[in-house]
Amino acid sequence: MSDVDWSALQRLESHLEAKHARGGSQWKETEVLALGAWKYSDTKGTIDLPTAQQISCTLLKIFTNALTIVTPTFDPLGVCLDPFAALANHSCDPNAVVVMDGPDLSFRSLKSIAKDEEIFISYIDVTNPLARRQKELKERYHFTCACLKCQKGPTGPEDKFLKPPKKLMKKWATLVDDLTKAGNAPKDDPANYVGDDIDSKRMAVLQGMAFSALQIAREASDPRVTIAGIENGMRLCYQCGMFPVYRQPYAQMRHDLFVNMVTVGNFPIAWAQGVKTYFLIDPVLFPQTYHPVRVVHTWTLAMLTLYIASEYNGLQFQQSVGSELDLGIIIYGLLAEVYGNVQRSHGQSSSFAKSVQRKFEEVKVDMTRGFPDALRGMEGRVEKHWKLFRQAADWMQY
Ligand SMILES: C[S@@+](CC[C@H](N)C(=O)[O-])C[C@H]1O[C@@H](n2cnc3c(N)ncnc32)[C@H](O)[C@@H]1O
Repeated sequence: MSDVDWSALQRLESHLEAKHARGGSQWKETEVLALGAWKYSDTKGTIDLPTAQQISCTLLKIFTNALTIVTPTFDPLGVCLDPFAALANHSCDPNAVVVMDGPDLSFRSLKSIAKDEEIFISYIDVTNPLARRQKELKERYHFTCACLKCQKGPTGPEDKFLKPPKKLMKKWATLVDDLTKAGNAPKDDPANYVGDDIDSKRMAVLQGMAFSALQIAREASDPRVTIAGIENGMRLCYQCGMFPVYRQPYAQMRHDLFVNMVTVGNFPIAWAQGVKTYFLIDPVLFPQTYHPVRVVHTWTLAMLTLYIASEYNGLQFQQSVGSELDLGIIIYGLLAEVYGNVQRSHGQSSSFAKSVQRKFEEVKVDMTRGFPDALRGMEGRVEKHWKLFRQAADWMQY
């Protein structure tokens, strides 16, 4: 490492004292890792306290400041430490997002940012309810977020239930009470806090059950087991009648289900779930049409639709979904949307923007082969067809 990089690393925040004072499993893990790093360096003798502290401090600087390396479509690849990017503070309503493109890292704006205005990114999943965000930021980064969104309290869509907690159906209230009495409810966790009254506490238990269902499902190595676990969690969120489709962990479960359904080759179900996310979830969780996550989701749905139409028995799919639904118009409409937003989401010269442009051109060439007028009035046809396409968002019950 160069001297410049080393001194940049030394200036980064580690929260060493706070982590040490808190102790617990996080600190234990740091100590074990520090010892491991020292052993790996093949230094002779036994480790002394100042050396152990120095290694722990360096490791904690990495944990606090590293970014996840992702593909342009946000698939995780590893971690990196960029002392410049590490200067960005967090907001739950960020004005920028980090996008990576091979070795290039860029900050893309989500809002207009005035000269000298601070640039904020998000360190965590900001689509989670307030209490969960606050707990995660406190535990990992040692601060209490005071962004505008947090200051407003639990008033945003992330904290909305379909009904006030006291309107929870009797049978669900009884189920929660029975589980709690028998000691089988998830243990009290501030991340699930909803309120202090008995009804809110019941909702906190239900929310905890949903989050742990997702976590357990994710730990399975067989995608079929993961799917079964996610579906159980989704049924809980749906049947209790309290979770809007965009409330976490319900929305995340649907996205995980989409990915796992693609993995096992169940494309029709993946498609129907992807359509639900496209129409009912992403516009709420990512209001900017050019939000990179929303653009990537739309791109993935476009690619799945294209695959279904061209490779995967498109005719049979078409018959099963109703012959009025025109997959060609849907592919064109989704790709046009991605194409219109990708300059802002990823940057005109990014490899992702180039892939989008290439694919859109390819699709247009395919559509006009033998039918030179096939694209005439396409924008209007897409607009008309979208009402029919929107109905597919209601196919899946949960
Ligand atoms: C990646 S560093 C960001 C740069 C850091 N502020 C600095 O000057 O080195 C992460 C740390 O910055 C602080 N931080 C980030 N966002 C914050 C915020 N919104 N409010 C308070 N502290 C914040 C926390 O101490 C966090 O662990």
